[in-house]
Amino acid sequence: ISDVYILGLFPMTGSWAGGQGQYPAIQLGIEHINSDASLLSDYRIVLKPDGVEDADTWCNGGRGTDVMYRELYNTTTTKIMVLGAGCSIVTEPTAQASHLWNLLQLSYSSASPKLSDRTLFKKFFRVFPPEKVLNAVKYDMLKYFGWTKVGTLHQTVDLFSLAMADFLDNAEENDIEILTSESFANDPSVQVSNLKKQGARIIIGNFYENKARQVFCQAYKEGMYGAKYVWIITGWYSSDWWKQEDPDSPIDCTLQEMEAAISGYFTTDALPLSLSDSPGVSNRTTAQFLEEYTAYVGGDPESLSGHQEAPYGYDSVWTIALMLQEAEQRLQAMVPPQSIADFEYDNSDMADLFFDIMSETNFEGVSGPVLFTESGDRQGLMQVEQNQNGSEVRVGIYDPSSLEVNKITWYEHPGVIWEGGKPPADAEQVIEQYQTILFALFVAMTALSSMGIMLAFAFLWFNLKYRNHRFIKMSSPYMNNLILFGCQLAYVSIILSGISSDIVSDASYLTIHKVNRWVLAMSFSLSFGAMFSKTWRVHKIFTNKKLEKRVIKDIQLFGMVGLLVFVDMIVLTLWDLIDPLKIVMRSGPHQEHPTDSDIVIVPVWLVCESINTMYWLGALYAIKGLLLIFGAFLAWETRNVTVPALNDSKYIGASVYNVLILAFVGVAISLLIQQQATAYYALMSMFIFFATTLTQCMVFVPKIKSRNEVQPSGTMLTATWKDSSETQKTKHDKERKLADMAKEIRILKEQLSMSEDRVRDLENKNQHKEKSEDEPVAAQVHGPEYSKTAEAKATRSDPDMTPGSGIDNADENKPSA
Ligand SMILES: NCCCC(=O)O
Repeated sequence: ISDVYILGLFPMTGSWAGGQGQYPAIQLGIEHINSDASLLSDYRIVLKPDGVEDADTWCNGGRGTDVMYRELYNTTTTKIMVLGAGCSIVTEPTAQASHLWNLLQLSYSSASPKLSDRTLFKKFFRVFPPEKVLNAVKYDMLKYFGWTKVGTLHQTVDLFSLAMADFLDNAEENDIEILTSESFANDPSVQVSNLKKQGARIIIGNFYENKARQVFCQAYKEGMYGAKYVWIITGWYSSDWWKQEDPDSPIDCTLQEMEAAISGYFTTDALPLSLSDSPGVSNRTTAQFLEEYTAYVGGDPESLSGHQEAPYGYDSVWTIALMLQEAEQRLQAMVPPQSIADFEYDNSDMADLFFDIMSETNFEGVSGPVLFTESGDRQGLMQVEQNQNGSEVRVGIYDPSSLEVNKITWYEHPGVIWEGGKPPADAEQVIEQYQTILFALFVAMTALSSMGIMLAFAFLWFNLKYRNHRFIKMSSPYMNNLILFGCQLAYVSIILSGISSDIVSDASYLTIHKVNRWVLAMSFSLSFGAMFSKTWRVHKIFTNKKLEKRVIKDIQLFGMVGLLVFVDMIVLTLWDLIDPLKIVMRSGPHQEHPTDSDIVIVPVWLVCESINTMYWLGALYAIKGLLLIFGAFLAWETRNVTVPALNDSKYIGASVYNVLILAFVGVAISLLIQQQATAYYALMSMFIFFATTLTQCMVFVPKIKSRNEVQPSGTMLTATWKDSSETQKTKHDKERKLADMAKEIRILKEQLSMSEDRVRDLENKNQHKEKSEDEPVAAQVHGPEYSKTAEAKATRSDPDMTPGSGIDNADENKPSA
């Protein structure tokens, strides 16, 4: 009996340690063959290298190649075939080289689609189907459950990349939409997150089991498990793969977290067992083989990685034996007769013979019918399994030869278990919830704004009616009118912003929005421009320390306001011409449906914006901000002017403060609630309403209250300017002088009152006398001198009565202090 040496390569450790389950199955097969008198009776098959440790490839290409080269170069025994490897990343480099020694190579489990390339792997066969044939199973599965949208995730090694490329290539013709296709080399965390971001719920995964642990740990962290998610992964991992550890691919999830994450996943895989009850070529049924295998490994194959594929290992060694048996017969029939024992590494004829015979392989193995395609791939049945309570349970069989449209036969017992009671939807059903302004709020704000407009009209009426009253006259009535007009525009803007996109056409909505921008900008420039220009005039007069005559006419103030309006017009016109507004649909963060986990609600709303809205708004805000700062400065500077009718500074200061606070708070809060149209409108419109109403009330209410107060001329004369650099002493002096003056005023008032009483008495008497004598009296009583003095007094006590001059005349009476 001669020994026939087979070079075996086994992954006992590493990314996939399937050699643990395969090695004993192959040893068992060799024992059965060597003890079978009808098979290779003159030979004994011997597996090399001796001992599984030396045969361990670590599932690593470099190590696997080293194992093979050591056996080929450093030993005296001639190997007749290579059996293996298990991991495709080892099989690929070794099968690319082994044919150079005229060696056939047969893998018991490698699945890389790349190995189907005959030009690279000239003498390679495998009893395990390539990973990409499982894509057909996946398509049928997706169709069966009505899933048309999937995300994919794969590790970037040929085994998975090529299988996934094939899946993606054929997705469209199978009516599958790929939401996203992610790949990773080492850490899959980012890619898992991306799957979630893209809304993938049905995920096709292709990766080794050490990476699978990282994937599912991240899936747990992302919440991508449970009733809403379905993972369809590779089916040849070891049992309880999620419980194992790999220092090279660590995870930071607890076992409980991993169990939650992996619950319910599906696998697709080659069916590793024959469905036939009849004994195959080995004279054993599959059940008998499994029994013997279990006994051979000591009773617990479950603990061995790759144990599910043991039938492939067993059948692979039978494939070699049957091929050698046939080859021996053909070689013996040659002239002169040859033998497989004559094989040398340079014997290409014998290698070709082996190749031809191997290509014709066709027998019933314990893993089902064994036959190869032209590219050396195994054909056979496939299965779908589901992880149910921690165990992979077969739930369907795929038969490629079936004539049915859907070639999967689904088991009823055990059937598929759905955590949510039904297959989840393949994507969130997105319901767009249009954010519109509550009509009742719009009506309420329109009513409030109308009241504001009416109030402005009331102030306007007051302003016109009392325009010749010195208290109003001194406060620049024309500027007051502008303030009121600005406030009215602000109220109009509240109404315009409340016109929601659901009550007008898109075109009208855009137009209203464009107009509203102008209205709001003008409202600000008119009201605050007018207020600040008035204050500027007061500031000019009272900072005039040389006490020279200073004439600032209303027309100059109009000019200032006009300049502000002109700047607004330039910015807004350029904006409209260069970067016109468009309607854009915005959406907010997804919200869960209260009752259906497959539905998400997305708030959407329309906004009018242009490409550079931020810059245009920034320009307008900068202009308005500067105006406010300037106004605040003027109000501060004129805070000590003590002519109430002349100076609104404390009210203007309050208005600026009020507007600034409301604007800052309003903008900050509005950014948070922008997607809630009603809340946003309520907040913004209330802020504008309050700012506007407070402003106009602060400017006009004091005037209304003071309209009946008659100010003595002394008030005018005692208007003071307090320089901030005054010393305390000067301040006290002035206060004392002011007190003295106040006393003097009181005395003068009393004298005036007495004089007026006397005049009235005399007039009464005079009237009485005229009636009786019909003669002029006044001149006789007071004389021409008195009349002139009274006239002069009237003019002095009310110096601004000359229409249009306002402050000009007041200015003739220089500040006395
Ligand atoms: N059946 C396990 C496949 C492993 C691999 O091809 O690397």
